[in-house]
Amino acid sequence: MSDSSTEVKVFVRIRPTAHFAQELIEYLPDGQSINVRQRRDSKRGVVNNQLCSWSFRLSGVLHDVSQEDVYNTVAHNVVIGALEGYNGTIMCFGQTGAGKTYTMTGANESYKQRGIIPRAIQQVFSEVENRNSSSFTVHLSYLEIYNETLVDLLSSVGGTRPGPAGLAVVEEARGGVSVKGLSLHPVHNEEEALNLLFEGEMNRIIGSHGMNKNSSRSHCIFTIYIESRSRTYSQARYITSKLNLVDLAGSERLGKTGSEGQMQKEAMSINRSLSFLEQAILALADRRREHVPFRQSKLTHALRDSLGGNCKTVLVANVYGEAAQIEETLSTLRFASRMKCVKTEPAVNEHIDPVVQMKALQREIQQLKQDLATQNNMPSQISTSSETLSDSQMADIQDQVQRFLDGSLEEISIVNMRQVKEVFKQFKLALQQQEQKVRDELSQNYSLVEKPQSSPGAVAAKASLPRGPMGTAGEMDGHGFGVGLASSSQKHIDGHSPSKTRTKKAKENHWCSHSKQTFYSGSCSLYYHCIANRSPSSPPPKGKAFECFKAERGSELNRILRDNKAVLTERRARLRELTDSVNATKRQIDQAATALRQSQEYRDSQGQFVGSEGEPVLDETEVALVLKLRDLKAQYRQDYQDLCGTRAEVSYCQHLVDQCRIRLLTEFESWYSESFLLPEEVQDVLRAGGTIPPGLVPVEKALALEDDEQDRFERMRYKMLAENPSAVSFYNAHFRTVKRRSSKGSNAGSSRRNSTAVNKMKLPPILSVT
Ligand SMILES: Nc1ncnc2c1ncn2[C@@H]1O[C@H](COP(=O)(O)OP(=O)(O)OP(=O)(O)O)[C@@H](O)[C@H]1O
Repeated sequence: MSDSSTEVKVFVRIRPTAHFAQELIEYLPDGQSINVRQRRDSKRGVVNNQLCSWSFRLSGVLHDVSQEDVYNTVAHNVVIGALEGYNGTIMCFGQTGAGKTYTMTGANESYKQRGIIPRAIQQVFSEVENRNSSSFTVHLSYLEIYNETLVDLLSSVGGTRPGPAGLAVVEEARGGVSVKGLSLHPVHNEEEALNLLFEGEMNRIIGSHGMNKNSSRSHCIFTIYIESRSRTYSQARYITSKLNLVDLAGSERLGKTGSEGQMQKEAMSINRSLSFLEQAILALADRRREHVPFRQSKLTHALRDSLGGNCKTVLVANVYGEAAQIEETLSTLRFASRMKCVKTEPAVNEHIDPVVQMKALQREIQQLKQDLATQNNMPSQISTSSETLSDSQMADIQDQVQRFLDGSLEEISIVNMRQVKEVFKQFKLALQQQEQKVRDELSQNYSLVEKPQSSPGAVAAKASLPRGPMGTAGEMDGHGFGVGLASSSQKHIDGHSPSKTRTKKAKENHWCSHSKQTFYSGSCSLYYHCIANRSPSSPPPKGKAFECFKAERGSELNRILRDNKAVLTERRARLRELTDSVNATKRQIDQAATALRQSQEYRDSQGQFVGSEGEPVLDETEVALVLKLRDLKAQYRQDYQDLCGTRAEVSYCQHLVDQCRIRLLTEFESWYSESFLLPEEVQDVLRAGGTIPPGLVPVEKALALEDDEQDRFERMRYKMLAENPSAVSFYNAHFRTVKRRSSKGSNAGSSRRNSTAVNKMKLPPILSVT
């Protein structure tokens, strides 16, 4: 082992329980030590009250600790390391039901209780955003090892399918390992990454047994791959890293869990692979052992570089602190303390991209040639140095450009052609960063809008709002105006919004009233007129449906929106005119004041100018200037007043436009749900131009329609936005996954799931109305 080797960090986390075995488990005040007592021979049923005691010293004991504190203690630094080029592995180990999945993934429906993986994703993207000097690319994969078979949990995403040979762990030339055939998905922001995580979670195999009703039946490795290249210096150098987040299946005693049949086979396979893991750890911890049996199982093989390679590795040993689980607790702690003796050699994964390097050299040659050619034509004060700029020179130029851009520097000092080039490069970079910032801000503001799929492998973010002709939801251009100019003909919309009608009528059990039938029939015929050749059983794309809605049902509201936008545009133009006029008047005032001052100074230097009676007088030019100044100031005051008034009008109009736009979208959503997400039988009747006989829609369905997915999502969004804006990506991704899941319906029971398996993601009880 070299000097750079470091011990694996090991933390123990205790699952909270009302029956904590205080007499058997003791934490010491150092926060790192834990003592465990066990009755001798209790295992063999011999009555013997003598206690044996064991003491374990680990990197930390996490008892009664929040998910956030666990993350900060266990994972924060590993993630920072990954962004700096160090591979990292965090894995959870322990008996079944001890809280490994809770620690690693957390509760998918609660932002506060999210686990290490979603928090790591959030940290990665927030760091990426803050590190402007480098550009990052992030990819993800999600591997499951089930009964010694490797499974790609993201193979359902973006049409990726494993090849006929399936997946296989392969050793790389540089000493690491990778999984051949495993799909890698590029992700550009937190929400895309969370979408993939939740998608993979849905595909995991879990089962229910006596100790955990959502027990993972497999080992799972979620990997974040990070590549970063410096924006400032040579792009040929780049660093990569891999962050493995491992949720191991739990060891179980069959007698305790009561697993039978398929679950029993799974449990035996899990126990076997964990025992191979223990053997590998034993060998790694023993410095005299030369051979480490990594290839005995898929798990140890896949984790080879996490256990014995150049990785920063952290283990969380999850234990269940009840007296009945004391033996399992002891065996988990023994594993943990052996793991603590394992050493790894973390090192930055630095690479040189030969193609980029060659291009850089070619550019340099070209540059030198140009410098030589222009040398003779350069003015004497600008020299053409052929020397490469040093890092500090480049940093200096970067600093000057920044200060020039923010206005604190008037001129950039340049002495040679290389610096000229570098200055242009820095300007280009600043422009790109600015563009990126604007793009990011836009995507944040409009995160509900469906985005085009950015790459074939990326997970598709499904539309949840309609798109305008330019691909935005409604009219998101920010040039709106107000709802305050509605005509009286619009009032029926106010009084009878579809959602109000729906709620009231459903409650009264008169959901299929005559007026409603007419409305639905009209809407559907319009829709089929507008969108030909679609399968009538599937809802239309929201973008097209939105166009239809604006043309018919929402036409009045849309007209008001348009009219008010026109008013806003006109007010804005007026505001611009007034601003120009006020500025122009101000300039004239300044000029006249200067002229007057100069004239007075000149007169003072020539002596006092007096009238016939000896009183001081002004000459004609000065009088004209004074009068001009007075008029200009009066005009300035008038225009400035107008300007303030118009500015207030613009902001009021903008407010009204925003309201109107929201109203249009809300009403569209209600109309869309009622028109196209109704039960199939109702749509059939409407499509045929018929009416709905009373009683066709069961009351429960009608009532359930009151509170559809969208309503719940909106409520959840508002609640969480008020509570914590940084939770938006998490809930968006969660909601999309739940939606996908419910729309897949029976697909949820994929062939990979065995009869006992249920899905790890707990879904709210959504009534499928599609
Ligand atoms: N620290 C904790 N705080 C609150 N609840 C917890 C905690 N740890 C575990 N739980 C709860 O205990 C139950 C079992 O946890 P979990 O599924 O994470 O166990 P596991 O170790 O992954 O089990 P298995 O190996 O069978 O998959 C879950 O309902 C989980 O929410």
